[in-house]
Amino acid sequence: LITDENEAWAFVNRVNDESQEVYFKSIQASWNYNTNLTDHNSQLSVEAKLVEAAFEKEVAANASRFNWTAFQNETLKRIFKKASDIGSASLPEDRLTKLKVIESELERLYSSAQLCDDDSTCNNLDPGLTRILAESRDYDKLLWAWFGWRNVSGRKMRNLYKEFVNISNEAARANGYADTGEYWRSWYDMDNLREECQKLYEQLKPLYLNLHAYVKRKLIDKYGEDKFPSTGQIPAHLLGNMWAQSWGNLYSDLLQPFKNKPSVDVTEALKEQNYTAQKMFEVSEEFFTSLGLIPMPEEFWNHSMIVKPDDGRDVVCHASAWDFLNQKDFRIKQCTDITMSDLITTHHEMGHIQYYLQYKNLPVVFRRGANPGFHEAVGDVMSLSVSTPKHLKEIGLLEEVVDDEESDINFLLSQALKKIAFLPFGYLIDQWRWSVFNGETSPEDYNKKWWDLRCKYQGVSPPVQRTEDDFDPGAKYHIPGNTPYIRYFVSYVIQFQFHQALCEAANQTGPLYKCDIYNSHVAGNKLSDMLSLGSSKPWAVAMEKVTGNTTMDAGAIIEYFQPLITWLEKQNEGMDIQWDEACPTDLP
Ligand SMILES: C[C@H](NC(=O)O)C(=O)O
Ligand SMILES: [Zn+2]
Repeated sequence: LITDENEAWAFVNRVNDESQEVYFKSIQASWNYNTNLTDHNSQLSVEAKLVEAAFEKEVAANASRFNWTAFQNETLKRIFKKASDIGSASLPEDRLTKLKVIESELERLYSSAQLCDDDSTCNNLDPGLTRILAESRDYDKLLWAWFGWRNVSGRKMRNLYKEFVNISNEAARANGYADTGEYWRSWYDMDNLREECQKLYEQLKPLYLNLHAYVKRKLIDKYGEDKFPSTGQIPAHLLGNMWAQSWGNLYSDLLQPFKNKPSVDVTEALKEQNYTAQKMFEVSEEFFTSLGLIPMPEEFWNHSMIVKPDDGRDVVCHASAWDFLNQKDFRIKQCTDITMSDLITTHHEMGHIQYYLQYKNLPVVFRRGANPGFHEAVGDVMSLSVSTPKHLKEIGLLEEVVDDEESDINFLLSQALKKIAFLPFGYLIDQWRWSVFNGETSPEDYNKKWWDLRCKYQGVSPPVQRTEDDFDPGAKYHIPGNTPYIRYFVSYVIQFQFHQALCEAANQTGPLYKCDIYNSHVAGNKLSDMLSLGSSKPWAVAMEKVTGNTTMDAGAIIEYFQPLITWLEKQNEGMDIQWDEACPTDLP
């Protein structure tokens, strides 16, 4: 085995340059497919992925000629370690082809699915069905959309997904992991990720239970007690979102605690001011550059897809940010709707692009988040400042800001409907998937396990009986899209740690929930010092760079919501805020 580290650096530098070409071609082909879901583009994308895999296989084989585990230089060793862990590229070509074709089919099934009503008006998920779930307050109309979406999406995926699981596990085992779940968890460099997440969830559960109880009471007022199961869960189609993962759409008419105060939902203002997707993106970029962070490059504006094409093409509308790994091309693909929710999503996706820009000169293997949760947190940290009434007023989206206790509770509740409501959902998706990958959940229990977790953790139940002819996990993008999910749970905790640290750096001395780091280059520099590390250091080092601590900690999110916790506890005094672990059995 070669022990000369200079020779190793020469190998690494050559491979790094070659890999940029190979990855660019593969990502370009994938972009072409995602923005035009045709057979032809699917085939080209699969072919390019096979070329990429062959390249990675060759690199790993060459890397194994070096005695890299014995290298002195930590960075060199880390590069070799990452270059050797090649995921599904380790599969024989026929199995890899099968896997990539299945992934391509699942993606297309989800993104092209549409639900037609009896007078043949057809709706995709975006924007049609999403708008119905957000805006309708008609129990039966909501049920039609919720049930219909699952029939045209998840229900069609069960066998494909079963096959996907098998081949994905073959790859994981070829790389020395027990199953795909263990491979995915390895990206966090911790042997206790599951336990850490469970601990965080337990710490945040009391706040979730109090929010759930408050929202359930308001929904019972609206829809009637008879619509709610005796087991205590909330029917899944009533929460303003196709997966009940974010409840903000119920705020203005159903949940705002103090009606006589200005609303904090600026969707109406965005429409009145004729906001366009372009304008939303420019407002988002301006927040980043106000911190001294990097503006979006020319190629970003020229090649992104920020509105759903109206030429009949099927596209993947689920928003995503793309790094073409050529240090030049960075894009967002998003079917932007003019809503507050999409203004937040725009910041979320632009946070990914900022991370890409900050680490674009690192070796390709280090162009990743410190861990996947970091990548999901960047944009959301910006949104924690942007969504404050003070900031929304500053950018002209709110007329007036009333600074009193009741208005603070209004604001904190609207934030909790996004950030707290999400936590059990963010936690349970990969509990389901890890149990599928490790064999605890067999195909005949796919749907049962999904709803057991939803009823237990989220306190949400299906409005109608579900069976194993259904495949409700497939109705959520990240399952057919094969995007791991625990990263969002991690992000929703650590983004408040980052927010707390950047607010301190920006000399924001008031309560955490009022902080706006706008225009603070000190905060911006602290953040970019971390972002520019990419995945070149263990994530604890990156965490310490921003917060001074090295662990995930729920203290910041609890500090942020403390006034609301006190208020909700008073609202729920003397009431039973629990629900049964099991789902209702007497469903229609
Ligand atoms: C929270 C997660 N965000 C994302 O995919 O960007 C979702 O939408 O389910
Ligand atoms: Zn994201």
